[in-house]
Amino acid sequence: MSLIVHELCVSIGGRQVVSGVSFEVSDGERVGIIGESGSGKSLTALAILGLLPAEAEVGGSILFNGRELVGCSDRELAAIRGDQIGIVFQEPQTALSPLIRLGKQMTESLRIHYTLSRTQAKDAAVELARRVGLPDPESIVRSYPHEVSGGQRQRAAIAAAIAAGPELLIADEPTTALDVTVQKGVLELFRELSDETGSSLVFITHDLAVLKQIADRMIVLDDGAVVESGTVDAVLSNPQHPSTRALVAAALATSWRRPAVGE
Ligand SMILES: Nc1ncnc2c1ncn2[C@@H]1O[C@H](COP(=O)(O)OP(=O)(O)OP(=O)(O)O)[C@@H](O)[C@H]1O
Repeated sequence: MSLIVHELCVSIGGRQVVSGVSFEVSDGERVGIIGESGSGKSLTALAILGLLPAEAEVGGSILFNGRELVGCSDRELAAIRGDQIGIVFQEPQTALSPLIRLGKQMTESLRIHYTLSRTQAKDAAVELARRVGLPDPESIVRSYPHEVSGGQRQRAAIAAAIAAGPELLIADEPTTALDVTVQKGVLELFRELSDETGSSLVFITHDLAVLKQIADRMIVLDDGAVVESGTVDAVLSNPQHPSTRALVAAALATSWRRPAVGE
């Protein structure tokens, strides 16, 4: 797997919101994209996935396994999504249909790309549920999204994203809607899955504590541009740009506990 984003620009309504973003992701690598709200993280991900709003204008290049994605037709991009590039969004509630059983949704991309009998599809759903750590896989695949917890819904959405064995998974704030303990388990799941399958991960977050748990390398976006990048250790041991320093300060403030009176 190789992803080379070069001088990516996105304009919407005449306003440039992503300005010359360049980065690379190689085989098995986990890259975190971090930045303040509005810095262009989601639009960068959506550009790779070919899911930008219709009115967006895109410039630059996105090479996925040597193939140029900028300018590909919607049909070509739809074929790549799900099969070669998996997606996990922040809110599983919106990614999952409320009226379809989890097992069927988890195996959707498999059923699009392969011909499966009813029994094969059911077995695949149970196996996927097991892989993403859902409890009681045999019965949970028959549940509807509202019948399970938020963390379990996100695990089901991750199962759906990995079902067809994509080489690259793009996750946009996938743990932001979850509480901290559930968040930890879901982050561990992302690590396990990429270790097991060797797939690469682009992980978008505004939270440095989350990024540190998941990424090998990081890219800091500010106002639509990359302002700093490198291994997580290198960037965080010597943050250069004011945006990176602000993220480090925010993470420190969150982890700092004011002593209770009398302590
Ligand atoms: N559909 C749209 N139409 C017009 N402007 C948009 C649209 N989507 C995003 N933008 C603008 O583009 C900029 C970058 O947005 P983007 O969603 O990529 O930021 P982000 O870093 O992902 O922020 P957040 O963490 O809040 O999701 C923002 O200024 C946003 O207002």
